[in-house]
This record gives sequence, C-alpha cells and structure tokens, in this order.
Amino acid sequence: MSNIVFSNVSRSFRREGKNFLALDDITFSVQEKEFVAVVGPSGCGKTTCLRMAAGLEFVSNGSVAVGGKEVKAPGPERAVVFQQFALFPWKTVSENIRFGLRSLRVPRNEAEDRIRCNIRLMGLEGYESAYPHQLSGGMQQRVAIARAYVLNPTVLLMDEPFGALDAQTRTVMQEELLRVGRANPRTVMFITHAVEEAVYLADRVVVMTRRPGRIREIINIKSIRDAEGWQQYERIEDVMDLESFVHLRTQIWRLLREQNERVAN
Ligand SMILES: Nc1ncnc2c1ncn2[C@@H]1O[C@H](COP(=O)(O)OP(=O)(O)OP(=O)(O)O)[C@@H](O)[C@H]1O
Repeated sequence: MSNIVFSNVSRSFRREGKNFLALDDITFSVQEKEFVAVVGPSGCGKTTCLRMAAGLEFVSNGSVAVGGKEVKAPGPERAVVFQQFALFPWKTVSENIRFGLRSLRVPRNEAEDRIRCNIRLMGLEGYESAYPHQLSGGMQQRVAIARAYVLNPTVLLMDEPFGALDAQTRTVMQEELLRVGRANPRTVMFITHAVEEAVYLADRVVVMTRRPGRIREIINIKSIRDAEGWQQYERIEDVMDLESFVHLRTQIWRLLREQNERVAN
C-alpha cells in the first residue's frame, strides 16, 4: 500500500517571537497510484505539506501517514523532486542517477540495468558522461526525475518540478510525465502554480486557501477525463482546447482568484 493520508494536520511556526499558523486542519488523501496536484496562493503551505509526506517536516497537530504508517523520517519508497534540480555538479549524468542507489545496496548489475533503463526512459541516451553544466535546464530536470525513478519509489513527491523550465520544455516534460505515469503508475503528490498543468496531469486537484492554508476544494479531474476520453489525445494543446478542460481550468482559476481577492479587500 502506498497511499498518503493527511489527517487534521496543522503546523505553526515561530516568527519574530510569535507563533503563526501556517497550516490549519488539512485533511486529504492521495490514493495508491493516484496523481494529486496541489495548488494554492504563494505561502499557503504547499511545500510544507509535501515536506511532511517526505519526512522532512513535522506536524504540530494531526498526522501524515504513507502506506498506513505515520511518517517519521525520509524513506526510500518516497522520492522527492524539487524545482531546483539539485544535481551534483561534479558528477556525470550516470553518477548522479546512481547516487541514491548506493544507500539501497542494490547489487551492481541490477543497479546498472536500472540506470540504463531510466536513461532511456528519460531520453538521455548519449549524455551518460555529460556533466550537469553541459545540459539544458530540461535535460537537468530529466536527470533529477531519472534519479528519483531509479529508486523505484512507490511514492513520488514533486515540488514545482517544471517551475524553472521554459514553456516549451515544460510542455514536453508534462507530456513525458503523463506517458511514463501511464506505463508505470505511482502515487504522486505534485505541487504547482500552473493551473493548466494541474488539470492536464492530475486525477484530482486540491485547492488550498491563503494562509493559514486550508483545503478550499478538491476537484475530480479523472472522472471527466475518462468520460471525455482525453487520453486519446497525445498533445497537451489538443486537450487544452476541449470544453471540459477549459471549464475545469476556469473553475480552479476562480477559486484561486477568490483567495487573491480576500487579500485585496
Ligand atoms: N521552517 C520554517 N520556519 C518558519 N516559517 C516557515 C518555515 N517553513 C515554512 N514557513 C512559512 O510557512 C508558510 C508556508 O510556506 P510554504 O513554503 O509551505 O508555502 P508554499 O505554499 O509552498 O509557498 P510558495 O508557493 O511560495 O512556494 C510561509 O509563510 C513560510 O514562510
């Protein structure tokens, strides 16, 4: 089992000698092999939630469980991909991808097979010996994703993984993530500021409120995607043209807009 369950999670931080509430009573789950995107205004606590699932941050109240076990520390079944690719600049593509496998004590032959397979999956063949500075941003992010995938995690935690990419590379990466996800579905929690990206990729979208972060609404995309047969379209622009896509995007956009207006008033 590899579901993620947030139950009545709150988190306070101390700033300038005072406690402030960053997350308030967050309850939602990501089912096994489900892709859930989290959107919300800047500072509403999206990254804090993801870090809790990763075991890098902790609740003040409530609980976060993965696969039925309360998260107490990072674990190899949960891979994290951040916006900043965080590759080792002095290691090659292969060495970067190999890095996490060492701590898992995967036998050498199997490790090499897995590395090769992920290099192929991410379209990095021919770049095995290249260093990060010799790669474009999109390729560096593919290495970061390959480094996560090679661990064979059941849970992928992705924090704005395409945020630093140009629009075209981002589109290619979104299509690739969907393709790879269809071939080998995993439990994914995916943070993004881009509403279209959330609607295109996710089975459900969690919309959060401005600070303190609460759940404003959870939108089911999958039922509409399946009913309308979005999967028959390979290209993102064809899906984005569909009336059902536009409707969902507008619905989420309005919810986010409402949060901005709350601040302005
Ligand atoms: N370790 C910390 N100490 C103090 N405050 C923190 C800490 N981590 C997060 N915060 C605060 O908690 C709030 C939520 O931060 P978080 O990074 O989770 O938001 P976010 O929704 O991911 O923001 P963004 O979309 O801008 O990346 C912010 O006000 C942030 O300053």
